[in-house]
Amino acid sequence: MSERRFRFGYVLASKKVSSFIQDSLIKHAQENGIDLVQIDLDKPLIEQGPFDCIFHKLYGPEWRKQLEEFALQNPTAIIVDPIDAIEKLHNRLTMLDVVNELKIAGDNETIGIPIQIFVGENSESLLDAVTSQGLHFPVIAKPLIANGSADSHQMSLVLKPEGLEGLKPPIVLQEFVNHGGVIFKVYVAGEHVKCVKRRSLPDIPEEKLGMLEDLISFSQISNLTAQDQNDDSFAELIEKAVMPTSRFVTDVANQLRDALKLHLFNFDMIRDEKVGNRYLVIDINYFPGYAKIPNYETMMTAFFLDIAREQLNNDSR
Ligand SMILES: O=P(O)(O)O[C@@H]1[C@@H](OP(=O)(O)O)[C@H](OP(=O)(O)O)[C@H](O)[C@H](OP(=O)(O)O)[C@H]1OP(=O)(O)O
Ligand SMILES: Nc1ncnc2c1ncn2[C@@H]1O[C@H](COP(=O)(O)OP(=O)(O)O)[C@@H](O)[C@H]1O
Ligand SMILES: [Mg+2]
Ligand SMILES: [Mg+2]
Repeated sequence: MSERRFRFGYVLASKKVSSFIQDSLIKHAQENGIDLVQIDLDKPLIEQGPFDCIFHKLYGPEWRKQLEEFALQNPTAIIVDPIDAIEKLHNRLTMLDVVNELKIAGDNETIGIPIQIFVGENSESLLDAVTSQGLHFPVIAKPLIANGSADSHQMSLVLKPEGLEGLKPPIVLQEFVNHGGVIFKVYVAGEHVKCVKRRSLPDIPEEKLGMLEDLISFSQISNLTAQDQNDDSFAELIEKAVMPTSRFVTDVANQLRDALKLHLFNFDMIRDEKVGNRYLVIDINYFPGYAKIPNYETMMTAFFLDIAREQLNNDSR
């Protein structure tokens, strides 16, 4: 690219700054002409420019106002990503709507979502809601709101009708699908896509259902410590799991990126044990933990360079 350097501002929670803005990323980006600059939330954003791009994972009316004002005054700056598009992922019911619109070519794999229903605070009979929608036990109860809080990751596995009594709506009730205990996490940064395998909930064989509790609570199972992930039996399970083809993964990622109008996200995908090549998207996360990907610096810098190229085109208009 040209001699021009690019200034990319970022706003992230401090935990995310520590995990994502590593020296190796700053250096790699810098060597490629991109300076990563932390935006100071104690000062007005418009006084801290110029920025060619701003990327962020922060919510709330004050930040929205600052960003809108900045965008008005700097129409060529690229905002990764628009707050409205990000906020669509904050509701677990609507987050998966776009998956049903995907048109995956090829005849091997198919994509969809598990059967799910919404249960509001005033819903009368949970059991009626479950049976009328064709849901079968076990089901997973997920908090409706997925806003990054600890509560929003608090899930319950409901194994029997009696377990429904322990739930706290508003929630989404989703069919639990046996998937071999391994989840595929697909990280997307613009056109750059990386699929990894992670530990998930184990299968629940039908004959074991009667022996289990009514309700089991859990949180962030795929995010266990490295030590847990290294447990021998899980390591073997993960190693043996066959990855979906990269053509399929890329196709789903590209279509989701267009439909969601987002550059930075990941999605969790499971393979239905009963149907072999049927994949189900169960979760989509904005600006996930990219630093967990080996060599994430290379992937992210390649993405930054794509944005820089877009910015160069803006310059020449
Ligand atoms: O912190 P990390 O690296 O585990 O990343 C979290 C993600 O983990 P993943 O990359 O999918 O393994 C995590 O993904 P999951 O929901 O666990 O699938 C979320 O994206 C989480 O953000 P938030 O709490 O929903 O706002 C992400 O947390 P934040 O870093 O944004 O707080
Ligand atoms: N429909 C489902 N069938 C089977 N397992 C599921 C299903 N939905 C979620 N899980 C398991 O629960 C975990 C957490 O659910 P997820 O929707 O990804 O919430 P979070 O946003 O907290 O990551 C997943 O990583 C997966 O292991
Ligand atoms: Mg998840
Ligand atoms: Mg999530």
